[in-house]
Amino acid sequence: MDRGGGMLMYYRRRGKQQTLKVWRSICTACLLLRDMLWCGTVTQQTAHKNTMVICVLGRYLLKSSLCSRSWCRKSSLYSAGHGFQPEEIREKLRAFPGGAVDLLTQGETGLAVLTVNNPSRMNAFSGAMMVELEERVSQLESWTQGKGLIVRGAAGTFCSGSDLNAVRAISNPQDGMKMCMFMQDALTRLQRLPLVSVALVEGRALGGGSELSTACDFRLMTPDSVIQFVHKHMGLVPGWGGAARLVRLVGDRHALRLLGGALKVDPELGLRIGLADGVLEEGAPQDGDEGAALRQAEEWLSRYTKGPAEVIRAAKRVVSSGRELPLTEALRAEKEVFGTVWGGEANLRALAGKTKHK
Ligand SMILES: CC[C@H](C(=O)O)C(=O)SCCNC(=O)CCNC(=O)[C@H](O)C(C)(C)COP(=O)(O)OP(=O)(O)OC[C@H]1O[C@@H](n2cnc3c(N)ncnc32)[C@H](O)[C@@H]1OP(=O)(O)O
Repeated sequence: MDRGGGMLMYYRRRGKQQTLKVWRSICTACLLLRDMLWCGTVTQQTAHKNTMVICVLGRYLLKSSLCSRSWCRKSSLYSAGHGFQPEEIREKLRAFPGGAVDLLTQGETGLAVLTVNNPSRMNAFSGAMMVELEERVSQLESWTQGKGLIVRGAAGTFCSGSDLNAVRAISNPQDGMKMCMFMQDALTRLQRLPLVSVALVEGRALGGGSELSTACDFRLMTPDSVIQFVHKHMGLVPGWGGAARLVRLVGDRHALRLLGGALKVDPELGLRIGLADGVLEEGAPQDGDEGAALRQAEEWLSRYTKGPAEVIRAAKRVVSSGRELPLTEALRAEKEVFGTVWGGEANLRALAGKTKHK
């Protein structure tokens, strides 16, 4: 990667402040050297040699800072330059109360269940629930023993998008953009969690609810469920990152059909286009047992999260970087993650035993 490319990548990922700090110290050192040359305290040759040292040192500082931090650390998509003031947006959203986003973490299994809980509104997201969603994502970012996450809706239905009462109140462009950036940021951080995530889609996943489902690694659907990007009927397009993720999930043509046609995706269509990864057995939930579908989802997810947390989390990290980064950067991110498990407890334990992969 050339110096310019390295700097650009560094700037993009690590934020203006840090980049400027490193550049400032490099410039200060060069100016100091220039003054020493002018007043004759150093020879031209020494000054030239030291300038090279400063540049090499500065490049090393940038590179080592870049390589020593995980690329997907909780960096926001947006900054103040984009008009993204998180605290101001949270205050505005909290003005629209109702419902909750509940989180249950199970220490012994390493699985967590996040429930969109606003059943009287078909689990529509009130403003306050958007803030709670971000808070739950922050909690999950700090849950170092986590391996898997199930995202579901209460009362047998997934989520019907934004609460239309709130949407009507923030329908001006400025507030709409702020809600858009807030939810894009929260759902991108959810997708990047080092947890294997599943959206358990029961009932309806509409609008923002369909977008929420795309922020999970997998989608399991109950037999009668529907995922529908209804945005066209609202005179909209996705705004929570759902379009960008949908193209990566099903390809541009299927994505265009789902958005342009506001098609109802049932489990059969979902499996066919790759939006759904599994259909729960007929009869879930049995006898009104709301937990049946959740138990099936937990059983399904446990197949992919059995094993040491550090290894499962590393697997999600290398897939995330492969999914999002250009090849060279993905390989470098993979190297970073590989370094965290190579010679680790699980690796050494496996080497000590006679592991046979029958
Ligand atoms: C970027 C995302 C985008 C945005 O933010 O702009 C959006 O997500 S916009 C919202 C997109 N979602 C919708 O348009 C869904 C609207 N709701 C429905 O289509 C239906 O309610 C349905 C199909 C989900 C369920 O229909 P059903 O007949 O089974 O039930 P009801 O319609 O009687 O609903 C029960 C109760 O829930 C209220 N409800 C449902 N969805 C919402 C919502 N999104 N916001 C607010 N309230 C909602 C509905 O009004 C009923 O309440 P009630 O007081 O009994 O009228």
